[in-house]
Amino acid sequence: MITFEGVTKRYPDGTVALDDVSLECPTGRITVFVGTSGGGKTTALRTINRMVDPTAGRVLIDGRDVRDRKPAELRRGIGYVIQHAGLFPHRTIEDNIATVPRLLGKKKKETRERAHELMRLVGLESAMAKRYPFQLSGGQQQRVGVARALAADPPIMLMDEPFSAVDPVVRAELQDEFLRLQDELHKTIVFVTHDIDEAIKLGDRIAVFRTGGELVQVDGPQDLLARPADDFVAGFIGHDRGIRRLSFVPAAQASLSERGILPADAPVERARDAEDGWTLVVDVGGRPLGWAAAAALPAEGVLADARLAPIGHTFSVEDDSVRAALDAAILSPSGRAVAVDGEGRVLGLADQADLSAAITRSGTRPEPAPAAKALADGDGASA
Ligand SMILES: Nc1ncnc2c1ncn2[C@@H]1O[C@H](COP(=O)(O)OP(=O)(O)OP(=O)(O)O)[C@@H](O)[C@H]1O
Repeated sequence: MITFEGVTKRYPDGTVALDDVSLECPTGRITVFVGTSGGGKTTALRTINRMVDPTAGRVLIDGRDVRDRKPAELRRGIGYVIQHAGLFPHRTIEDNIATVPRLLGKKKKETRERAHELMRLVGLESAMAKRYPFQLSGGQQQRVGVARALAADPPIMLMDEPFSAVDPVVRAELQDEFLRLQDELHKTIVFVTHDIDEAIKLGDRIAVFRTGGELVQVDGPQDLLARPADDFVAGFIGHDRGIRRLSFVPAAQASLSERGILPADAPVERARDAEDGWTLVVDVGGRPLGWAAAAALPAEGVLADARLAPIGHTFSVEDDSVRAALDAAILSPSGRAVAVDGEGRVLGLADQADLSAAITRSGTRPEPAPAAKALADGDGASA
């Protein structure tokens, strides 16, 4: 556990970068520092490895004040990843990754093997080991940065905007792989970003900082979205926080209908009177083939002969959220989302009303205000 106790940092020019910050970053979890530019996130991060010493207050790791430890010894147990990876340009990828183990006196053969193992872990091909950083893409360089920080197997990782310098697609990939890696490694991670989406996706806990070094709120992502502490946090999260919260409602909450699904060998007649004009056609294995429009069916034959509209994307009942299901429903020609199992077989269909009911059941929708509730319950007239 990393503990901030009343930490203040005032620079000699009078700038207050951190103002009496108290906070806990639990062991084995990801704590994200997010907030406005100049809010003190980087300063807070750097007090952990003593790149910055506080003016007042203390930072403790597992109960021990970091100032009681020599910076070099302290940093051996703390990996550090920064934007643009910060790689040594004249060293190969392998040598970059092996930097800290070599400093610790490990043998060349051992560090080389470890470097290759780490490259595999972060999704880099071994063939890249002999390249130099300029011969890698931005996303690959960030992976090397993560591998280098992991090289000495530190229990703590500090990550300062590590994925900010890459395009959105690569960034999403790096985030997914980072989460997969953390599932395996269980490091204590402090992660700085100015991107609230990244914070919500990655953080077990999110600490929101405001200019002037004020810590405004610390909460889990769901609580942050449900109960922003004040207008600043609400504004920072954005007006679409309702939609974002649906990412935390499992799609398994939605009830599914089996109506409107027919096999490809069914006669077209059976789809002619489809309730809303659409029938989902599935193959013999139960996998979706496409949507048949009642208005555009051939005069005779089986559904396999009909021209089918594409499915778009399906949603997985096991892994997806109601947000993904809603997205699939909105993009589906029939307005219904196709639910599949782990093998891609159709389990049923969910329309927007089914998903709306799931949202209500999940408790994500706020309770109506008391007056509105009385009316909804039919008590309004007697009140
Ligand atoms: N060495 C320094 N001397 C004076 N002021 C500094 C110094 N380092 C940082 N600051 C100031 O401290 C405040 C907090 O900076 P910090 O870098 O921690 O913010 P941040 O939240 O990480 O910002 P950003 O998202 O823009 O990186 C800013 O006003 C910054 O200008």
